[in-house]
Amino acid sequence: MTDDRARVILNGKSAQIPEVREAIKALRKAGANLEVRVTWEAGDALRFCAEASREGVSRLIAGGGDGTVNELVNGLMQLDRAERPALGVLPLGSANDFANGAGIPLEPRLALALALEASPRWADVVCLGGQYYLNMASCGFGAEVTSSTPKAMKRMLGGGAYSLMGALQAWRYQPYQGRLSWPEGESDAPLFLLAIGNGCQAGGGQRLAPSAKLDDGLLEVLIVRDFESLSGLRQALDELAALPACGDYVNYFQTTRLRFDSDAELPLTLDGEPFEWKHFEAEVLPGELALLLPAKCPLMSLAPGC
Ligand SMILES: Nc1ncnc2c1ncn2[C@@H]1O[C@H](COP(=O)(O)OP(=O)(O)OP(=O)(O)O)[C@@H](O)[C@H]1O
Ligand SMILES: [Mg+2]
Repeated sequence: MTDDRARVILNGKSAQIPEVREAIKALRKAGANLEVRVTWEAGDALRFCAEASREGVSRLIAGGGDGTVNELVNGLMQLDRAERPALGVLPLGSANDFANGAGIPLEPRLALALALEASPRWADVVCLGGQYYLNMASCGFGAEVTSSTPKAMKRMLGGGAYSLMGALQAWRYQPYQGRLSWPEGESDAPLFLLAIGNGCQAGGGQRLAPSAKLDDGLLEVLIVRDFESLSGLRQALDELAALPACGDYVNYFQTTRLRFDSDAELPLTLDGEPFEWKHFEAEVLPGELALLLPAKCPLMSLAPGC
């Protein structure tokens, strides 16, 4: 274990979980220099990043769901690159899509031990409409499911709630109109689903960008165009399984930036948090954050130490 100064930013919702208390107690007993700050409301985690950097914390651990990870990413991106502590994750949400995609253990003691021991590795961050995210932006079917699923239900059912809400919402789904453009192409067909991945999954386990890497300097884009008939739905599902670069309904490709323009607001979920934009540009910023990841993290193309 390193003697680096480490600090957990714990979402207040999860502050009294016995396993978290026990894990922190045990790791401190084993010699870890591990502090805790608890958030009361939105914005606290953002401020705690600046405080941690000022106070010489070198490992900052997001204790919460994807929304807490996202707040820390935004807080860290407000700091100069050299001033940013490395970021670890103690997954305590209901979906934990980033942690699950990255192979971070869900068991608190193992997740904390990993964040205390891992060698930091540089990862890309995405900037979209002035917001930063680490994992995925998604819109349409998957995004609505995530932002409208009641919190209590998410907690009760874990990832299962997303699929249930998804099935129900499919019946009253409206496609989105807008124009997408990227350096190599464009599309203005009605959208059923859009995912812009840095990580690989969103919406409680939906692997919308299965070949995404955090260190390749690229965005992974999945566009699913609206289908009007049952045979269209069948073909879209077949294409979703194969992810062609240029199918009738599905486009799956890598690029460095993607623009969206429309007359109507597009609801977009960034790392599990809901936003709406008529226009936005997503751009990948290579190697901005040092992450504390498992040695065999499936989202990294380079081995540790590279
Ligand atoms: N003490 C608190 N009580 C309630 N909400 C809080 C508290 N502190 C922060 N928040 C808010 O919690 C949200 C983030 O929740 P987070 O994503 O970590 O958990 P979750 O939504 O339950 O998990 P998941 O996104 O994985 O389903 C943010 O919007 C943040 O502002
Ligand atoms: Mg959340």
